[in-house]
Amino acid sequence: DLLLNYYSESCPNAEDIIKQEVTDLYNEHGNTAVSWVRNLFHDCMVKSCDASLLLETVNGIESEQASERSFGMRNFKYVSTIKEALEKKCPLTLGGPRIEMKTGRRDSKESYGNFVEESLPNHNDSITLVLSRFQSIGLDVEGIVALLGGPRIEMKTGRRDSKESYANFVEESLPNHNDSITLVLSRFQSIGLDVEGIVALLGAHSVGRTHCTNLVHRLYPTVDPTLDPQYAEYLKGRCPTPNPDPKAVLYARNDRETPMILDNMYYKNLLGHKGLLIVDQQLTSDPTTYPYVEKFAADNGYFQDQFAKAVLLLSENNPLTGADGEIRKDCRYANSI
Ligand code: HEM
Ligand SMILES: [Ca+2]
Ligand SMILES: [Ca+2]
Repeated sequence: DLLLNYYSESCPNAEDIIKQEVTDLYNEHGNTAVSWVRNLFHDCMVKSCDASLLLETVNGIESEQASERSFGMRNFKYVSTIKEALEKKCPLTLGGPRIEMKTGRRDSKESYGNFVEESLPNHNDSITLVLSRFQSIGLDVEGIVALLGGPRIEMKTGRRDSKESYANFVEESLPNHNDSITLVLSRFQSIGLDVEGIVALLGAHSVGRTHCTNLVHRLYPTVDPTLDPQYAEYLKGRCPTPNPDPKAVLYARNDRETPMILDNMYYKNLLGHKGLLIVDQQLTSDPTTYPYVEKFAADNGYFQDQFAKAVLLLSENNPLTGADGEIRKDCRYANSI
């Protein structure tokens, strides 16, 4: 099962090491924090919080990162930075239970010199024997939401990694930016979130950015009438043409007021008709979601409590535990590769 402080015996410093790395990365590139929040969503919604998202395209495996839905995701390379720090610093001497051993073994007649290297790991082999790669993301989000001014969320650890990529499930698991509110709600309800939790979770769009390709249909040829006209003018300045080159780094911030703080400004923006994506703005037009938009807009503390609850629920979607899945040696590839 997932536990609080799962590695307390096998690697007591694991969580501190990860938190330190995450904080260092945040201080260097604040937007790494933002990416981990989105990573949690894109991994956990697709089957399980099992790092399936981290697998790269290789040997006929198609990465989930290649999906249209993953457009704009960034900073994957820093997962390795965190992983390397763990390998370097985490003591290989593992704590564990007291084990009562049987005796009566006899001695071999020969030496097995040839088998030593293939049998014994080397001093620089990976600590991933004990640590699930995706812990880094799970723990990242815990610390990172706090770095971003959001609530501190105590997360359980002990998730194991998937053996495969679920690229085929990405589109049916993750809503699209222009999907109907009914579809959005049903996707999240399928992992056990209620309407209030869903509205809270979308508050993650209080940080980060959206590329023009995801926006221009609300600006051209005519401006979406649910968008504040002045705000639309601003967005047109950010996205000056109806057909932006998808490779160009043209984007608008999700929350122009407090772009790097995970706060309830998102809901205030929605009430001011400044929702960026169609799925965002729809939260104000649906009678089941609207009351929560108002409630969160009025009370940041209340929003943070609901956000924390919803993130916890998301982070515990269908985890691989026990003998399920595996512990990847390299988080980018299944061990069988
Ligand atoms: C209906 C559900 C959702 C849809 C359709 C959606 C869609 C999107 C899109 C299209 C972007 C912009 C990507 C780009 O152009 O670069 C984005 C960004 C983002 N999303 Fe969502 N999202 C949803 C829910 C969530 C949830 C539940 C979370 C986290 C709990 C989340 C976290 C983020 C973050 C942090 C960003 C900014 C990423 C960055 O700046 O690198 N989203 N989302
Ligand atoms: Ca997954
Ligand atoms: Ca904000």
